[in-house]
Amino acid sequence: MAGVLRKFLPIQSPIHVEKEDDDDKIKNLEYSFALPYSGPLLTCDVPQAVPIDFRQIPIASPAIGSGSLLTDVSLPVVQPIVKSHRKLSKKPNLVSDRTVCLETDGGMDGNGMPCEASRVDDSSSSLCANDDERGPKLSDGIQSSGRLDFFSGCGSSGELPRSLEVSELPDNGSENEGRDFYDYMNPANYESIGSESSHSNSSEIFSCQEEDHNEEAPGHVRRPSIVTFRDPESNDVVDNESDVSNTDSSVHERHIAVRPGKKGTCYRCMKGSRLTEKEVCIVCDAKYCSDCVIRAMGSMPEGRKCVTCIGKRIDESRRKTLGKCSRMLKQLLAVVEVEQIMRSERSCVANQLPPELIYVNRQRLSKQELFLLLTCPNPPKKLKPGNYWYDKVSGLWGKEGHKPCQVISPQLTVGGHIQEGASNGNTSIMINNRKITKAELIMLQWAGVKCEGATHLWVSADGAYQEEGMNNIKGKLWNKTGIKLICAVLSLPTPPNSVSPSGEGVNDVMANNLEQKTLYKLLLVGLEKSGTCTIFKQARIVYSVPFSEDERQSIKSIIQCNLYGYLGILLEERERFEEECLIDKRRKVVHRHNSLGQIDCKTIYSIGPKLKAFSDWLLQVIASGNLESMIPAAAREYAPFVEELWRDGAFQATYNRRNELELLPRVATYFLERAVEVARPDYQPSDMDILYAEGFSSSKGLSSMEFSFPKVAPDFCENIGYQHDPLLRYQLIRVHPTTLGGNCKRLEMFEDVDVVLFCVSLIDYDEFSEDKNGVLINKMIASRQLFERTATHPTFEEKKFLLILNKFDLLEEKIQQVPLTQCEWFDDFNPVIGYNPNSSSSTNPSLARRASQYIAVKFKRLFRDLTDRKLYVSLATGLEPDNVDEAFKYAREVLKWKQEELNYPNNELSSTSIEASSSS
Ligand SMILES: Nc1nc2c(ncn2[C@@H]2O[C@H](COP(=O)(O)OP(=O)(O)OP(=O)(O)O)[C@@H](O)[C@H]2O)c(=O)[nH]1
Ligand SMILES: [Mg+2]
Repeated sequence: MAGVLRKFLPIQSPIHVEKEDDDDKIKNLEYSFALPYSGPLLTCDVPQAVPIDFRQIPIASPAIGSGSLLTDVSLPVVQPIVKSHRKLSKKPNLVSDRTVCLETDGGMDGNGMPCEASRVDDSSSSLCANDDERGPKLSDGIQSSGRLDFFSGCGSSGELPRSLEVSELPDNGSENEGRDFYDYMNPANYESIGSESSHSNSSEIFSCQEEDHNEEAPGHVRRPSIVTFRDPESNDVVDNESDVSNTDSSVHERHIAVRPGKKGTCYRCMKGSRLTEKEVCIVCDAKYCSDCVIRAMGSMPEGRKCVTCIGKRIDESRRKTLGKCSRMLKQLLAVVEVEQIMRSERSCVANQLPPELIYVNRQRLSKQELFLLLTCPNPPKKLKPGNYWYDKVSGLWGKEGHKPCQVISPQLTVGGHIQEGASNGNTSIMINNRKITKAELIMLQWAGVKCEGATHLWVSADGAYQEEGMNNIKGKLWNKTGIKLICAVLSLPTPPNSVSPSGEGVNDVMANNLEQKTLYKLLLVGLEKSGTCTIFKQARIVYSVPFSEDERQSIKSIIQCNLYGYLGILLEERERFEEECLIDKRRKVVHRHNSLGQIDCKTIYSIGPKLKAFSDWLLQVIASGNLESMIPAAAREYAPFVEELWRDGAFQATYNRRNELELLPRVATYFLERAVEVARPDYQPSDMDILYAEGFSSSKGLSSMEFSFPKVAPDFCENIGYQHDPLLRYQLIRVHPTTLGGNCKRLEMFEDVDVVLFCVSLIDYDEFSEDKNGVLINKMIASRQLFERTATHPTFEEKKFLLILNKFDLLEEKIQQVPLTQCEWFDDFNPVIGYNPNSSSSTNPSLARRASQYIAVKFKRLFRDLTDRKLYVSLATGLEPDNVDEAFKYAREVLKWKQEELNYPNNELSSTSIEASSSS
């Protein structure tokens, strides 16, 4: 029987023995059955086997020693009681040759494995015989404090593991959410808390162990037993270059994991590629695939950290991601688990900002000050270690050497006194003892604040400003019309609840979101009527940036005014047609009777007295230039006249000849067809109406909106390796050329744009406009001049330029009638177009396409000559949503390449791909 049993039952050695002894022992082991006791009644106590909780067994504390200790296996170590069912015989490696020791006081098992799976006791292993089979689960549980716990419900999903239950989470439980932070920051608890928690975490982690000899945590040292050693001489400790450059670097060293495998592979299993989804350790940046993440990070008591990184400070560049769960964790874990981990990640002590790394007005913060700063009604957003300046009077807050980035609560007693050069301003204007930056000066000028000579302004928190020494408040900065928009354009902050005057053209999300460089900025500029406004509106529709109620109301007035304007043009032309008709009639009578006889004065263009009166009134209002002020109020009164007019035969006869009317814009037809509806007082403009509406512009010729591209799967054919990040935000600023001032001086206010989108109307080549001296100039030449001034403006020396050749649909029509050579700049355009009805348009491009390619090359050469840089070109019809989307996606690509160029300055590949995908 014993022999049979030996065959079926695995031998498990309770203690570690040398390999060669194992076989002999196994051979000699005998099995026997325990039978129920049936002997006489016992009077004495039978000794009972008491289960041992091995967590209670004292174990060795970590020793900090020199690197040489690591290899000294002869050191006495306390052997732990180990889990008995795994391969115990293999001698542990001391240091993996594949891995690099970065900081070795973390919780590693005897083989370099993070110890998340180590404390699986016999009971749990019997429930989950095979860890690998059941897949990664939090059930290998480490308690939130870093202690391990058993998860009896292994394999069950959706249930909160015991190790995650609130009652068992003294540090990070949901009922304690934020408590860690408050305890940590609370001045009363300074001594008691400090970094104790992280110590306890890591020391408890030391007690972990596990025996998966085949697995190791790459980037972390293998630990021979439960005792690990710190290697202070390790060269693998990498100092982080961070914002904290002049802060005390001794305070904090950052540790970066070294990837054991090839680029893009998982740090643990070394499988996968760049495209494999991975979770990143917020301390050491190690990246794990979905198969390894739970094993490497355990129950994540402090969020997404390798088990060895628990208790350590996070990589500050990852602070903004704290508490923001990745898709991978959501897929791997139950909702409650994810929520708990994210809560812990945000609130645990180890992840809080260290006050000693934050300087305000050149003074290091104390814990009280940091507490005050973070708990004030309007704290700095996404604060991270670094040097800041703070104007206590106005609440303006910024990074040392930079313009303000936020208006926080005023009058906080934090940091030292503000320095004159805190924001590195180079103007002669001071605000509250600080020399302001150029952007702030432009903002003041736009807001109408007088800034002459060396003005010193005092600005209070509510924006009230006065000149130094004059007890006289001149106005309130934050109440000025258009201030929010201009601040958004200049990347300057406004107070969180400042009023937004209507029609400023800036969505609120953006105004509140002006973190330093969190947005990519696109500047859209072009000659009058080139279509910038249409493209801006189209982008709002395509990227779902809704028009506010105020905007819709003002657009409604504009559309109704425009309608009356179109009607006025038609009515004026009707008079001319009527006149022509009467002259013709008279001529015929004279011709027939050879004398001036009586003629019938009625023609097909004649209208009745009622409509005539309306027509006279309207033409008079237009002539006096009062249309815009009259119509909104008179719309209700005159709506019935519009209806009557539209049904009138004479008006329809005029309308039918609209193609002869040069003054009537093409877009008029769109609204005239619906004149009756548009004239009604209850008319509500649709998005399409807004798109077609002429004259929609925002205050001071500036419009701004923030958007992001919709979350779509990357197009692998188009862009191998490109992953669209839906979190990337873009700010589109449209500026009217008349706002730029002489020599485009005001372009300087766009110093932080990333890409300039220059819009050219393709049909301008035969059109003329007056320049500022009243001289007629070809509009394409005028466009070229504006382009030259923009491209060579010092502000844009390093900027990327994308040329949008707009109105392609209109070019297709026009080029059939008017040759491109009408414009002197294009006099060598001489396309040879072979007519082959069977050939596709790609092999035989249309005349319009050839013309637009030719124009693109002209601009590219010009740009190259002017700047020695590459110009990107996109062809578009602004009224087509897809076209506009394409143009902006191209701008996004250009931005991406710009980034790559910065990372890899000599990247030839990127420039070739630019050429290849350029639409021109
Ligand atoms: N058919 C067609 N019309 C366009 C296109 N782009 C713009 N338009 C029309 O051209 C006219 C001028 O376009 P806007 O977008 O107002 O031009 P702008 O650059 O804002 O010029 P300003 O009015 O001076 O601000 C409008 O009537 C538009 O509807 C286009 O691609 N195709
Ligand atoms: Mg316009």
